[in-house]
Amino acid sequence: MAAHKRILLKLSGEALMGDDAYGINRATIVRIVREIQEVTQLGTEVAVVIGGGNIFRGVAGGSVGMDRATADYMGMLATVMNALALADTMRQEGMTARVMSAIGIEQVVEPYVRPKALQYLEEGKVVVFGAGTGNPFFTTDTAAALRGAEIGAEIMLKATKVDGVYTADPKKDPSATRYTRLSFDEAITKNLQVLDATAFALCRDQKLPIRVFSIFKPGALKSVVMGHDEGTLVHV
Ligand SMILES: Nc1ncnc2c1ncn2[C@@H]1O[C@H](COP(=O)(O)OP(=O)(O)O)[C@@H](O)[C@H]1O
Ligand SMILES: O=c1ccn([C@@H]2O[C@H](COP(=O)(O)OP(=O)(O)O)[C@@H](O)[C@H]2O)c(=O)[nH]1
Repeated sequence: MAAHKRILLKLSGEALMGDDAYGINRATIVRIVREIQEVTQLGTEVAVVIGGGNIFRGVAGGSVGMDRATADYMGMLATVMNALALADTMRQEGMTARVMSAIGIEQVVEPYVRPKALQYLEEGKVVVFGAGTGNPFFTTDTAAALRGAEIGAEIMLKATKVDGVYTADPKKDPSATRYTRLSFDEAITKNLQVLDATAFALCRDQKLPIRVFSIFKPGALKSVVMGHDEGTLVHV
């Protein structure tokens, strides 16, 4: 039995790369989609916010010297590409998905309209939110917090490269240890970088718990949705 009726899943763009250096790895996206499908089969309504870091990041190498806002709009467009790839893979796997964009590109995808998104979820369709918040200087983690709160998700699930929140960045500090759970206040005051402070603050204010877990661990998503103690829970 699923522990959650409606979830907001934040998928990192880099999760789609698999072992590639860039872009979308076919086997990886199929694996992720099948894991999402398993969760929908438990009866859980799933909304996804997808990142764009596998293609373009506003603050990364390719954007050196660029106007930050322009680079961020490019990053948002990258998330739309990922959203289209994800929804199309879902279609191939027999699921019904809808992409909604936070920036107007109507010829490509429909715009984000909250009641429409709620309707799709109630119909059992997976909704994939592209273009982040639609604003530069934000991240897709913040978009996940925002959309999660808007659609009344019970929890935000951050599927990422690390298997939880650590006392320090585990990629830089091998002695860092993983929390099983911690409060938003702790995450913010200790400046833990696994999510940006804006996303943490929004989730705290809206009382939207976050579970951080590894995208690389097969079955982890289902385990989280079943309410198991996977990764790290960040709570009020
Ligand atoms: N305290 C911490 N606990 C866990 N991960 C951390 C921490 N501080 C920094 N990180 C780093 O945060 C990264 C996840 O954040 P980010 O790169 O924004 O992921 P995503 O692309 O999934 O949004 C991890 O790869 C990890 O190296
Ligand atoms: O609300 C948003 C969400 C994303 N971005 C841009 O889109 C890029 C890709 O998103 P993100 O880095 O969050 O992707 P992820 O790390 O999850 O792959 C960011 O670097 C930003 O440049 C933005 O400007 N506003």
